[in-house]
Amino acid sequence: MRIRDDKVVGITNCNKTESGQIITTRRKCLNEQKDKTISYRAENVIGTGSFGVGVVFEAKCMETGEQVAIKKVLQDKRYKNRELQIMRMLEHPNVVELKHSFFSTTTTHTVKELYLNLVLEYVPETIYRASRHFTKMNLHMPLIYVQLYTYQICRAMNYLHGAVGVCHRDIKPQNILVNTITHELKICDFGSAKMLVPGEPNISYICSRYYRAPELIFGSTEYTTAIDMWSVEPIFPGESSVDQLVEIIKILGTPTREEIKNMNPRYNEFRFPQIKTQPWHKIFHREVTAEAMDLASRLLQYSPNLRCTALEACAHPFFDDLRDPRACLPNGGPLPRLFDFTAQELCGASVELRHRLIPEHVRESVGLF
Ligand SMILES: Nc1ncnc2c1ncn2[C@@H]1O[C@H](COP(=O)(O)OP(=O)(O)OP(=O)(O)O)[C@@H](O)[C@H]1O
Repeated sequence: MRIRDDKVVGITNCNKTESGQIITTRRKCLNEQKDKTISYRAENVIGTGSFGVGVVFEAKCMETGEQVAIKKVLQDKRYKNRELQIMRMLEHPNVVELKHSFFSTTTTHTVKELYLNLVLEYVPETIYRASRHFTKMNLHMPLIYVQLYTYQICRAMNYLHGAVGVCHRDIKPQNILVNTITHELKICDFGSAKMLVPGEPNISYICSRYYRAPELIFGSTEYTTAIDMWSVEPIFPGESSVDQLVEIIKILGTPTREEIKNMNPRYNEFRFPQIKTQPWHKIFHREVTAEAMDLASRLLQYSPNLRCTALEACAHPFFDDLRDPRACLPNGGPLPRLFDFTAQELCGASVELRHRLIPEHVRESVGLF
């Protein structure tokens, strides 16, 4: 965990984020006497927030030529921005890097509004678009990519949950960035993320449909980081919360009283149609391997306390192909960094688990034994 050394200084006046517009701001660095001027040239818009309060645009840093993404969000002057507070603590190969942040103002019809700008490393694709590319061609994503992406999501979740104590609360393909050349993956959008404190309630109306853990659908306010692990395996389509639950029940069967208690001890409505559990091989298409189904079944557990943790997921046999010393990308290129775990990431892991996680051929370079 780290606290970034740059401080937000000054407020930049910029009314629009139009292509070609230059945004000039200042940055204070701890080991330098004077503030540095940094200018960004806005390029195209790459995302608009669903609540209409933000925009993400591609930009180029004029001083370094570096490509960045700037997420500009309306800032309520009464509060600190939680997304910024959390992002400043994060440093991991599978989490998008916050390079810098600054405030700017916009004046529309004499109303002056304050915006927070998060300057992020730019990653060209999302898992959403990458998987749509295969679906459009009537193809399944090749297994090696499914393994690489799922593994890196789990590694990021282990870092967030275990090392930092943050729950992302909006894991979905649109918030998972991927470089389709190196196949490095980065989690973005910490706009819903929160440090969960045991015993303190949290809102249950978070996380996007399809990816919502059943305890959220049951209205739990005492959920854990296990909600993110459910979202890693999103296979249930549904139009509303109720539909979503019906889809889940159709596959996992009706939850038992014990499972309902584990999801939300305050929930006392037990009238559900009695549906039997479906065997996993009937749910997935023929090419899905036994290991993949086993991992899915461990993630899609009603009881959050029985759901696989992120580190257990990383060690799962589904990822053994990645740990093979001969493993490489389909074009023969090297795999992205997968095993350079820090002591923080492996905190609490047994020697046996460490051995599973760090394959023998890289053990010397990692040195955590
Ligand atoms: N660092 C980045 N590099 C490239 N694209 C990015 C980056 N960060 C975000 N994006 C793109 O912008 C989109 C929106 O980003 P983000 O989810 O952080 O914003 P948001 O306002 O929270 O959006 P929403 O409300 O839809 O979740 C992402 O889905 C992604 O396509």
